[in-house]
Amino acid sequence: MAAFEKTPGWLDWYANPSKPRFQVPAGAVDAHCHVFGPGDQFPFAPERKYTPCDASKDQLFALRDHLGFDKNVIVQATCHGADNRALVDALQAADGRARGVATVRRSITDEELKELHEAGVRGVRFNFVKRLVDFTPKDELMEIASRIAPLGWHVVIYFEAVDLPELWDFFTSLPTTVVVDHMGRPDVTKPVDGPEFELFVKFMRENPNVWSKVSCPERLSHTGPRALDGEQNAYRDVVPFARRIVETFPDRVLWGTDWPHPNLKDHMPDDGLLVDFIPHIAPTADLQRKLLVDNPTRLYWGESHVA
Ligand SMILES: O=C(O)c1cc(C(=O)O)oc(=O)c1
Repeated sequence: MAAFEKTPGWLDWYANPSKPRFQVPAGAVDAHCHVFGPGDQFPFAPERKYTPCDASKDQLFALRDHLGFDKNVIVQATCHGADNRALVDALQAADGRARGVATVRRSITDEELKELHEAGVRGVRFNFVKRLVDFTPKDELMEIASRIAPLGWHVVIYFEAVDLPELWDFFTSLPTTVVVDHMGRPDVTKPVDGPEFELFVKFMRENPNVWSKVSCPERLSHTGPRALDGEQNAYRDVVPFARRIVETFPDRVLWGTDWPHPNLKDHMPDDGLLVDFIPHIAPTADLQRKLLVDNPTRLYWGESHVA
């Protein structure tokens, strides 16, 4: 029996993903994915807002190989709070083929930061999505950012598009590279050249240290179609948003599966078909190589700042 009871209605990840038709370039990185537990080995955090199914490192590595990726960037999921043990365990088992983004509190010691670095952590995640986390004061986040900056780490931020104006000053004062999860969650029912998405484009244009993950069409899409049953044109309503970011900022974009897709309520995508989404948003081989190989390799496997 599982150690934890899943949140009612929880959808498990898609068990037998198709083989993608799109072949990712050699050295491709899935730059946004998670591990969940397993709960009996790595308990979920008491402060979590959801209880997921298990999604182990071995299952993640099997997916990586099946989809044709070379490496992973594993992002600490909110269900594990600031307990990074499952993440570190996965990084240590990955034989140099995974890097991590952790969640830390201001109480973390320099020694603990060094251990995370040695395990392969290269960033911290600040989450502003209210359904996922309780509020953390900005002075605490800024203190963490200034402590991780000398390590050469970056800050990953997750927020909803409507909250960008209020968070702007904080984000633009961060002293590191800043990576936005899932394009800042645009409302794709609004125009791609409307004021809301223009603000996000301006955020990236005016701040050359800001990168974006062009991930999660399955979360952002309203009209689909879903990445199921061999669909080769999934989530068409998200394409103009992601493509605009890829074409405007080709050297500052990352892509990830978001496996095992926490909190999806209406369907669970076939991850093979999610890979087939990539050429719609990065239509040339040059853009694909930057998105999948050059950018993540530079950010996560570049020069290390800790001896
Ligand atoms: O939108 C979400 O529910 C979500 C949750 C988490 C997490 O719980 O860490 O991570 C994500 O990338 C997305």
